[in-house]
Amino acid sequence: CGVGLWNFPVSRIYQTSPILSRDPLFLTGVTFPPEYPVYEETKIKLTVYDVKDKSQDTVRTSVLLDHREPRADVGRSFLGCTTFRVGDLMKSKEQQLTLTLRTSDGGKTVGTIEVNLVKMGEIEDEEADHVTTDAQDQKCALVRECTAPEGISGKDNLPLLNAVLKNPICKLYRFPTSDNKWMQIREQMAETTLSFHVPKELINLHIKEDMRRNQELKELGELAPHWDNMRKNVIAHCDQMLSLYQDTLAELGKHTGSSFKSSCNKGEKTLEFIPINLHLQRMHVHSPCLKDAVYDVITMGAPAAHCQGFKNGGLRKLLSKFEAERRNTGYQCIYYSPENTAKAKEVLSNINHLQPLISSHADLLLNSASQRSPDSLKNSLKMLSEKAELFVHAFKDQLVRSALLALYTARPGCVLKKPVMPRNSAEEGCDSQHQDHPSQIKRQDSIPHHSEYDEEEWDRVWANVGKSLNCVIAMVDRLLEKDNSSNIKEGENDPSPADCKMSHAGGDWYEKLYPLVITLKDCMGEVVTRAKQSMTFVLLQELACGLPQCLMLTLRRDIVFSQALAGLVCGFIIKLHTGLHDQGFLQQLHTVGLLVQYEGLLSTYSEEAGMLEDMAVGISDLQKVMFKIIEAKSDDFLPVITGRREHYVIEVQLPAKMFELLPQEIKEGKLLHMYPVLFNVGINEQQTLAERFGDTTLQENVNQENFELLKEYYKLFTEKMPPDCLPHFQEQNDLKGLLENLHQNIQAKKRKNVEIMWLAATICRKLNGIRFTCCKSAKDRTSMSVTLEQCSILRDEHQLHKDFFIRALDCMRREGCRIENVLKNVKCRKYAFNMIQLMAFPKYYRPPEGTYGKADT
Ligand SMILES: O=P(O)(O)O[C@H]1[C@H](O)[C@@H](O)[C@H](O)[C@H](O)[C@@H]1OP(=O)(O)O
Repeated sequence: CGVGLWNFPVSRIYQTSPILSRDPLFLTGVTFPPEYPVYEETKIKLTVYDVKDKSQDTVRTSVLLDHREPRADVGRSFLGCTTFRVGDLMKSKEQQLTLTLRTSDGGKTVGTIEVNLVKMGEIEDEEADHVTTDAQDQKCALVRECTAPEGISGKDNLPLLNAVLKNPICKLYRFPTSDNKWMQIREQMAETTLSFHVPKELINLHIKEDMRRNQELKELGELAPHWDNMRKNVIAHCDQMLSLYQDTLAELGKHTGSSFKSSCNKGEKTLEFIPINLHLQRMHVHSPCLKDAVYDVITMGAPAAHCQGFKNGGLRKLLSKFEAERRNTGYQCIYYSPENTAKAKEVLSNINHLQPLISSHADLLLNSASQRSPDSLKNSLKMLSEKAELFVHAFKDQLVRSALLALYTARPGCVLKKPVMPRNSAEEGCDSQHQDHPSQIKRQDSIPHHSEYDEEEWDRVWANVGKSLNCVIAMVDRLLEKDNSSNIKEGENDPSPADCKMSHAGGDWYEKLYPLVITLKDCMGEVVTRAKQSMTFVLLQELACGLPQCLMLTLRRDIVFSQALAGLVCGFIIKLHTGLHDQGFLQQLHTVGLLVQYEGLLSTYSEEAGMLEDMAVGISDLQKVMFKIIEAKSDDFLPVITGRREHYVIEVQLPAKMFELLPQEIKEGKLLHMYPVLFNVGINEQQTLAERFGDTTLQENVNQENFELLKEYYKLFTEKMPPDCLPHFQEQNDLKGLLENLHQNIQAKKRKNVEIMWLAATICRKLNGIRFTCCKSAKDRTSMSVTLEQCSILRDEHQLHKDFFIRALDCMRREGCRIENVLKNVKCRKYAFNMIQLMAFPKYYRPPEGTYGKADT
């Protein structure tokens, strides 16, 4: 049943308190828009209907009464009506009227209706489009929906948050506290531009990375036919894959409008990098005796590759299966372990980063020399030496050595083209005569014939960089020394103009240094060519061993990671804003890093098991992401992503005023670490099947592994944070207890043990972490879970009256932001659950009557 109002504009009708009894109490609210002409003499007519299905606006026609109401009533089950004057309500005692509800002919009394006047200013000073009240014993759950809610960032109206968060929805509730006062709750939900921004940035980086790799494969030099065919095949596949990424990026570039991907678009190929239904879910609590508090949860569909399907499982299974298969294809190509492949990528990335850097420092050195500036010469040399040292160390790896030999054997007839040789070899040593007169000297031979392969040759080539750097250093020292002593001489006796001329001409710094710098560059070039080719050869093996699965797996991993990263970046930015004035939090951020806790509600049965396998890898991959906070130089506050697969840095831009608030370490660009953990508990009927007839080990393993990660974070946290740093520090003992409790619950192997989720979430909040909740679509189960979490927090932390826990929960689920989320996704205000599914749900995860049903999702 429900209450219908007509004769004045009602944007929405809410029933907040269904009580299954013979004397039911219903609540609803209505707001008059400011421009609507309401005067004291305005008469309002209230008509009450029996509504069977509010969301579909269908009614129980069988009980239709014969009445003479206008057409608007046709098809509704009319119960009774009454009228009142606005002036009467305003002048009444306590601004409340109790009116008799009569049948349409004005005869029979069918019940009473109580009307309360609520001034909007009593709640908030904003425009609203409806109010819902629960008037039982004046204990109301009051809901207001804001058409133009206050910026989600609060009164500060922060520019960055406004750039990131879009289409906020806001609901206000008033719930009684255990001491019969009121608490006010502002529930907010917003989508984020990051849903598209992060994947686009990421795909762009993938394209650059893959283009470079494809180019390096082409530049691998001559290969024997077997390897050459292999390379051609790999390049063809890689080029194909590259165009796929390029097409996706182009498609995303065309996307305009909404900044979220709805659950209905899960299978949309062009949107596969975009997270599903990503939102910020915020609860702001204002209660009389306690401090205001804000609780954020990021809700999103489990990061998963829906377009690739789950027939063969998800990433967790696919990756280990692929690795096992790859090990057995050794007869076609050389097996390098995933660690070695990762190492090869790292070396390549170091080369690409360091070589131009050293080159530019070397040019600066020459520049300082030509200006004859001792200070700047010293500085340039310092920078050059530091980078060159890093460069030399980057190749100190057995993998380079072994890959060089492998590549050597893959050359046609094992003979190589002569590589570019340095003009001057550092082998010559640094004696001054040679430096002053660079000469053509004996050079390193090219990589020798097979039988002559000289394993130590690489060491020499590599050591030449160090030696040639030493020559540069020695020369700079000599020049500075000379300069110094001639200055002293000049000071002793005034030199004749002829002397000065002589000393300048004899000591032309630039000319002395130039050949040595060129030698250094040449030696570096030699190392780079060899190391690049050898590492590319390792990558060739990785790709060739598993074509095309290898590329498909990379794509799958990229897709899952992209979704996960979009969520993380959103969570990080929100967290940074809420914690910007909290010194403890900022210290934690740069000394320890942040915990990121994911609650998964996926079942370990059928397709969802595959989703969980994808999600587990995607979240674990986030461990390698680091954040850096930079000062925004323009109004474009969107984050910038740099790096390569497995090594991304997210640069979050803060407006100058906010940047100022940061500790020096963060301002100086310290990289901030993330510690993602995932705990999953399947709750629906599919999980029942998994428990009865299937397998729940995936969930058990994931929870156990992630518990270890959580423990490590906690250890780090207690080691690095001063005891009085966090507001919750006094709760350290509680935390220990909570961790122990979580451990026991994970071990307990209890069915649908939702306690795990509550404990993990509580630990996350106490550790200042970023909270996430995910199910397949983040629409139905996620909504049940976040509303339960919100009400549990109200009960445990804000003294929500215990009798109102369920009512508050039902109210939020019925009227709150999450039902709007469902509407946004599937254009229908119904959680997609049926009775059978709900019977399988843990008790507090079941939505109230009338809010669920079969909807086409
Ligand atoms: O938001 P979800 O809980 O992933 O939505 C599920 C719902 O839980 C389930 O009962 C229903 O049968 C659908 O599978 C929903 O998923 P959709 O992705 O179809 O919205």
